[in-house]
Amino acid sequence: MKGTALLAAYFRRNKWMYMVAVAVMAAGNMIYAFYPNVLGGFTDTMKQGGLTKSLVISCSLQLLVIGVAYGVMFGVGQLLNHRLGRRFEAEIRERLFAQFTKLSEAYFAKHGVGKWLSYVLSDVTSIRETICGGINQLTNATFLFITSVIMMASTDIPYPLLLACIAPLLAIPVLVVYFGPIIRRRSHEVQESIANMTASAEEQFGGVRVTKTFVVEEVARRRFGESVSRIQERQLSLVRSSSMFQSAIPLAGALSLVVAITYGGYFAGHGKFSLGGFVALTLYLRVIMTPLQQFGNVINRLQQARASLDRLNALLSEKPEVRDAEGAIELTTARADLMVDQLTFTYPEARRPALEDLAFTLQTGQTLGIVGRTGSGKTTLAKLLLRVYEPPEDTIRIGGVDIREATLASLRSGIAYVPQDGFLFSETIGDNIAFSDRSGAKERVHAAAQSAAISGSIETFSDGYDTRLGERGLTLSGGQRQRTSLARGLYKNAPILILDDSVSAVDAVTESQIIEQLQRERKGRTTVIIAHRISAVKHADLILVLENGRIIERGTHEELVQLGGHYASLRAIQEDGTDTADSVEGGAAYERSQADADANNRQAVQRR
Ligand SMILES: Nc1ncnc2c1ncn2[C@@H]1O[C@H](COP(=O)(O)OP(=O)(O)OP(=O)(O)O)[C@@H](O)[C@H]1O
Repeated sequence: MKGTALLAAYFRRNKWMYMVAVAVMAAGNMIYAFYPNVLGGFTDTMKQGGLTKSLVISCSLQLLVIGVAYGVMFGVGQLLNHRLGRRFEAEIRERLFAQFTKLSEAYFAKHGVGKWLSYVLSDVTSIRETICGGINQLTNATFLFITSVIMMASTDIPYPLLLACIAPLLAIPVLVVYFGPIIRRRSHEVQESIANMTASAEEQFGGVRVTKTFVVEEVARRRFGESVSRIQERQLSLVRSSSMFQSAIPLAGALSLVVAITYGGYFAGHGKFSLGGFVALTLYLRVIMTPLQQFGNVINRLQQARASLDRLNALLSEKPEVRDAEGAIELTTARADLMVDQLTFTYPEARRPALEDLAFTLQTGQTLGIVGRTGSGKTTLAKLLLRVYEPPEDTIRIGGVDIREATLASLRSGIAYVPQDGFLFSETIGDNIAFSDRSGAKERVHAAAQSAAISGSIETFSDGYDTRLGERGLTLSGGQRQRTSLARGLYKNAPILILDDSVSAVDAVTESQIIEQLQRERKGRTTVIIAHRISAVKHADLILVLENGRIIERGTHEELVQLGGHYASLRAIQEDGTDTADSVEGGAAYERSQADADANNRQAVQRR
């Protein structure tokens, strides 16, 4: 679908309102076209020596009526037109946001999020301004031009003279055809560089803490300055071509007036038409200059807006990579057993699989623990369970149903996922916890907070659960943030709970409190715990050890300790401070130190 189809559909839906707006503006312009005629008649009467008081009064009244009628009609037309324009803007922004929520993570991983802001803000505004201004100007121009030409033709101005005067103005369409594509291309480049700047600004603002701690503000400023200069360069190049185009139009108008004065003066001097006719001719040429210039403006702006329209249209037509299959069924997670079979997955841009040939089964109510080095594929498995990325067909079944055959909504509402760095919104802590269901009772929020061992901290805040977080609110420490995010997951009370390294930033005592509480509360419900610490998974019914996307060990805590492999080595380091398996010594020690360093860094950065 072309970008213009987006506009066409909107115009079709609002055609009656647009017709009224155009009709009112057109009527105003037709009335306005009478004014050179009135002045021409006044000149002729005056020349014949008939300047009387009544002529002055009647002529003034006519001009006044023309002015008032034009003003009222044009104003009403404009009002309607601008209302429609604003409605278009609001509708497109809402559609863009809805599309934003539908697109898959893979899309944003590839295109980034920052550009969206630019599209939502500047492209939509540019289109709205074009359609509002375009309809106003196009209506004015068309009707004023047609009416003026008809009025000119109905005076005593000789037709050859009329044609000679209008001929230079016919250069305008040629100029439009020449300059249009250039303006459009340059406008596209400007919008693109604005989008890049927005993306860069978003990243810089997000990473401001890191920038400051590494004292690289100067580098950040320089990088941002480069993107601003690029916009300026491109804008100047756009302004150059549109200025040349805009100035060529008055030039054509000036030529037309030269013809009117020389050729028309000759005709008038030889008595071929009246002095009043000559005055009216020059005035009409001035009057039609405006519509011709407006035609140019509209075409110019349309060229610019088409670049935005094409981009918005491409964005709105983007099909989410992960979506409901045809005839998708509602997943009832009453049976929340999990079956993973021959699961191999490679990220779209990656060269090697993140997961290879994974297979395991978990009965409803059981707990699965997953440990493994960073980058071994633990989060990838969680993302595939949630269909953030699409797993291969029939590799993951929940309650016996291939999750690709289930609706995304039913699948995701049956799973509570708590990521490592749970994002908290700039609202109250209570609302953040009750994110999945704002109508829940306060007691439910408090209970979730208690299970996540965050209620004590919340009670020390001056507004308790009503304490606002974020930009104008309180900043939580890394551990508090993580536990609030955990409380949000527990509050959802879903048949399947996935904790993705969700207690890594809390101390060992708090972690054991949380895990014990979880064991009590999740009895009978399926739980997946991804962790670096053995203490978080040792109670699980099944523990998987991942390495480079493959399961290298599986079993219960006791079985794995008996096995004396990677898991046993990790346990020895974490619990006894010794390592019994020589083969993995380096790796396990590295993993432990990295996990602890990660947690410490996170806390430190959050506190700053
Ligand atoms: N969107 C992505 N595109 C391409 N590769 C990715 C993407 N996300 C993760 N990977 C890669 O997939 C592999 C597994 O990553 P994953 O996040 O699942 O590891 P993890 O075990 O959860 O690590 P950690 O313990 O550090 O959280 C890594 O090599 C990672 O670089």
